[in-house]
Amino acid sequence: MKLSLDGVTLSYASVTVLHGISMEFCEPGVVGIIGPNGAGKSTLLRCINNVLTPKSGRICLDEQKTYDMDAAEIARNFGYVPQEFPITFQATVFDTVLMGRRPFSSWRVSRNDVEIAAGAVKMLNLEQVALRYHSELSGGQQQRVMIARALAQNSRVLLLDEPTSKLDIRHQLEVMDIIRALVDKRGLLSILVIHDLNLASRYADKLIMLKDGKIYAAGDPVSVLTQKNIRAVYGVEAAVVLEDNLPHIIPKRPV
Ligand SMILES: Nc1ncnc2c1ncn2[C@@H]1O[C@H](COP(=O)(O)OP(=O)(O)OP(=O)(O)O)[C@@H](O)[C@H]1O
Repeated sequence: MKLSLDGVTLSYASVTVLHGISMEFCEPGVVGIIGPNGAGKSTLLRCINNVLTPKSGRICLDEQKTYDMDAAEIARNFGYVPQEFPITFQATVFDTVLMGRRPFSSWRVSRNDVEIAAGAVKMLNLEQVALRYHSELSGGQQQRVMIARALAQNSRVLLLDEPTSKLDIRHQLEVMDIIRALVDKRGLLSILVIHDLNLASRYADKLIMLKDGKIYAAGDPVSVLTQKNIRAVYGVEAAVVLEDNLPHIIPKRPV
């Protein structure tokens, strides 16, 4: 599998928020997109997923332009969990997860679809609430439901916008472990936006650090999460301590 972005530039009205982003992923792995508020992280995910159309540049999956893919093809290739997920319809947790199978099924749900959805519900530890309505769940449970729905899609690329933002520390680790295990077992590429630099350091194979809509640094956590980069990109003085050969960030003060 090869996902490539070549000179992706995106504007909202006359304001350009992504400036010629180029990157290429040729192997499975966890890629963390980090950077301060407004740097363009969510916009970048939405371009990859074809929700937004870049003004220039192109995005290809295995040499096919995502721009040329129809909605079902996008959904079969890219699972996407946005930052916010207002669900306006009444559906149980199980039915919501089952909706992840839609790009693969006709109007009829197969036994295989049900089994895959049930597996995703179990994986995200949602069995206890499987028959509850989405509106009856806590924010963290809703977040896990949306991740389960994306997993049920069985897509090759999993795009997650702040997947741990509403989770307590135990569930943060559980969800990141699940993503890690899926990436390793199924050979997926997972690109996730993440604010927690320590989680990013622990789980990502590669980090892309954005600043003002441009790539400021890219590489493994040790090369990206340096005191110098954190100061330049976040305007924060931080101590960086190596623990198990991974950078551990201790923020000190704004500069
Ligand atoms: N629909 C929109 N219309 C106009 N401007 C937008 C829109 N969505 C985002 N922006 C602007 O684009 C820039 C990048 O936003 P984006 O949401 O991609 O940043 P981000 O890095 O994900 O931020 P955060 O960490 O706060 O979620 C910001 O300046 C934001 O105000």
